[in-house]
Amino acid sequence: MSTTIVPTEMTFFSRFESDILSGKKTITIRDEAESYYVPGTTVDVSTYEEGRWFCRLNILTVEPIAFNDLNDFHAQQENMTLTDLKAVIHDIYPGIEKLYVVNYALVK
Ligand SMILES: CC(=O)Nc1ccn([C@@H]2O[C@H](CO)[C@@H](O)[C@H]2O)c(=O)n1
Repeated sequence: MSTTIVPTEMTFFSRFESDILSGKKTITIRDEAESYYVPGTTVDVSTYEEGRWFCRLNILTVEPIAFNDLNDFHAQQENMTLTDLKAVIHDIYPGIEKLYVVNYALVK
């Protein structure tokens, strides 16, 4: 028998809070450790720095993506340029090639 653990919380760096709340940022890109979000479930979202809750997100899809396959469409959904997105991801997940695109919608 096995038990599936569904994550119910997610953190973001606080600098992304306003883009998430305004709907300008509709995806996040995470590593394997954070690839277990389940489409159709809802997570409580807090800032990474202060742990301050700021919204709930409905998880829409979770799809694998290779770092080298990141494109302008991903960048657009992150509300940044592809160059900036790659730099940000490289900073957070240095050397990680296997990533996951988590697509979400703000819960009103
Ligand atoms: C705080 C924490 O635990 N982890 C992360 C990981 C990623 N991100 C953001 O997702 C996008 C792609 O990685 C970019 O916009 C990142 O800055 C984030 O805000 N927080």
